[in-house]
Amino acid sequence: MVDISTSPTPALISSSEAPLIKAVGLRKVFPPTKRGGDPFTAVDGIDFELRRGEVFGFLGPNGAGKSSTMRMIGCVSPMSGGELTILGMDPRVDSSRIKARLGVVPQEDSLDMELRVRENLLIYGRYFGLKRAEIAARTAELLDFVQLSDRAESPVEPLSGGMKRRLTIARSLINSPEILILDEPTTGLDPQARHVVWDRLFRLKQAGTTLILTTHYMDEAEQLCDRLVVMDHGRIAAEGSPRELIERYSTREVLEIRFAPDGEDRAAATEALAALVGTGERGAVERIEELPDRVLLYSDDGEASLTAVHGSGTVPVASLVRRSSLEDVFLHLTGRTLVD
Ligand SMILES: Nc1ncnc2c1ncn2[C@@H]1O[C@H](COP(=O)(O)OP(=O)(O)OP(=O)(O)O)[C@@H](O)[C@H]1O
Repeated sequence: MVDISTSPTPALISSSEAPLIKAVGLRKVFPPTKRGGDPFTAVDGIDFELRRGEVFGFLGPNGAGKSSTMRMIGCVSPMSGGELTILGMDPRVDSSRIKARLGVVPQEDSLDMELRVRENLLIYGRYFGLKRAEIAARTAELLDFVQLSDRAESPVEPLSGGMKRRLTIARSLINSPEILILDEPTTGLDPQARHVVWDRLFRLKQAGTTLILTTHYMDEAEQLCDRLVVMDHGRIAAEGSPRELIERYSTREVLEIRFAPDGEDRAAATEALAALVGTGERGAVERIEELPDRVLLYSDDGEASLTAVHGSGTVPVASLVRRSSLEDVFLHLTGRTLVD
């Protein structure tokens, strides 16, 4: 089994230990383009801490500022303001020393297509100044870990998207980094490939690897992250464990109902449903969100809410009771869905 642990004390999260990353009021402002316009603030003064052994996520829609934040942490994009400390160092003066101790999986794979699978890792290991024997051993272990040993001598170009992403993950681990940064590691992959990558990330988590990642997949964020921030328009809207966020910003259950496009009068239905809010009865609805294709009713007992909906004379064509998720948290905090 490959030693994929990046932490000297795997899975040990000590609040007394200094955080591996600390950001206070971190900002990224892009200058106006040559054609003019105003400077654009992509990251607008955010605070967060990453502790050893944890998986920390940035959840948010496209354009929220997640990649800009990851690129500042990866020391490939200069910060515009605030404070950022990575492994006790300042990226403005110590970027090379910081980079040597990080692993980075960028949003776009940047593999060398001219080289074979194994060579991609060997070259990267040399870049970090590792000894040849050490690189060879580590390469074999990592190819095994990402299930690419049988493709070691293949060129990179014909690999599937999922294989390329796994190779990028293997490459990011060649220097046994103390922090692994992943920017949307599963975006653009088909469901099966996504599952395989996700499974590898779970194994890294189990081995005590410190991960900081971005995603707009709520299920990934919910199951993988110990803590996460919800990011929107360059700001942090909320921070906590997935469970804490759901408890704080949503109800236990959600009743989703849909109407026939040309059936129920939506205005009348909306009025009838609104009357169910805060009635104090069992199944009482705490909050309603109207989306173009469905209405979401938040309560602690979805089945009882459905009975109340039927009692109100509203006739949905379909209904579904489910537990609240981070999507509901996001909707509550921003008024939008993550895929908007
Ligand atoms: N080099 C740049 N110059 C100007 N604006 C930029 C630049 N890079 C990013 N932006 C803008 O900054 C905002 C935040 O982008 P960023 O890539 O950080 O968001 P994101 O949350 O990672 O979204 P995505 O999932 O699309 O990558 C976006 O509006 C984007 O258009």
